[in-house]
Amino acid sequence: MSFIQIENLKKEYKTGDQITTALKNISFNVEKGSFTIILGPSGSGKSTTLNAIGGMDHMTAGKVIVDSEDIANLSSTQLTDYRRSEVGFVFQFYNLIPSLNVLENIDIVRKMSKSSISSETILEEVGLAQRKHHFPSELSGGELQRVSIARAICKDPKILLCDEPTGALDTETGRKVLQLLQSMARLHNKTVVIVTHNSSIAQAADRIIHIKDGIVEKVTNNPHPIGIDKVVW
Ligand SMILES: Nc1ncnc2c1ncn2[C@@H]1O[C@H](COP(=O)(O)OP(=O)(O)OP(=O)(O)O)[C@@H](O)[C@H]1O
Repeated sequence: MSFIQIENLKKEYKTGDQITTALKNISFNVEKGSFTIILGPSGSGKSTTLNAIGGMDHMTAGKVIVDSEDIANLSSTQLTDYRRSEVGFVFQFYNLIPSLNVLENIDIVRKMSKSSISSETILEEVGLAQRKHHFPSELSGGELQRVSIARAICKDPKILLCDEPTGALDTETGRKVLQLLQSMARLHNKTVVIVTHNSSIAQAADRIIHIKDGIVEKVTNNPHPIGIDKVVW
């Protein structure tokens, strides 16, 4: 059984008397410890799908089964616990707290979780040990994204959900950030799911979910994914 199973997911947003159908019918699976990307044009439903896996939004219909449990059946306390301990989020804009330094930005999240990994260890992992006393305003875009990845993984989550994590970065910095995310799957057995517009990354993914107009257009499996360092942009 796959670690994440998305079954016939439907999502409608109601604004006044207007209904927007973001997801018409989405089904796909994600294997444990894999590196998966969700590709598709703007407005096709990628972020809505990622938010569904992250337990951030209620779906109109369908199932999100994670580790054999349909997260729609969780109580609100259990869902909070799921988001807090099982899922790490990385967004295009880093959402760091400007008045806290790097270490404090990570500590604030780590203390909410049950993880025993130290923030220092995590900072070593993302290559920012020398920057721990810097404030966000003193860091480059790539460094800021590495802090936000450190913040996501300090909880030792099973799943890492990344929404356009390189959207604000230049190609080479983006490549380093993707390399770090790929290593989370390859070396640490995290289940990594990335939403992106960048179809070049497909060569490095185990599975590519193509979404268009709220449906899964196709699912491609890649038996021999390459390292991000080998991807030709
Ligand atoms: N909170 C909301 N209220 C109303 N409509 C929404 C809401 N969030 C998303 N939508 C609509 O749902 C559809 C899918 O949005 P979603 O953000 O999932 O697409 P996306 O593929 O991630 O797009 P992009 O690549 O531009 O970020 C879009 O038509 C969007 O306008």
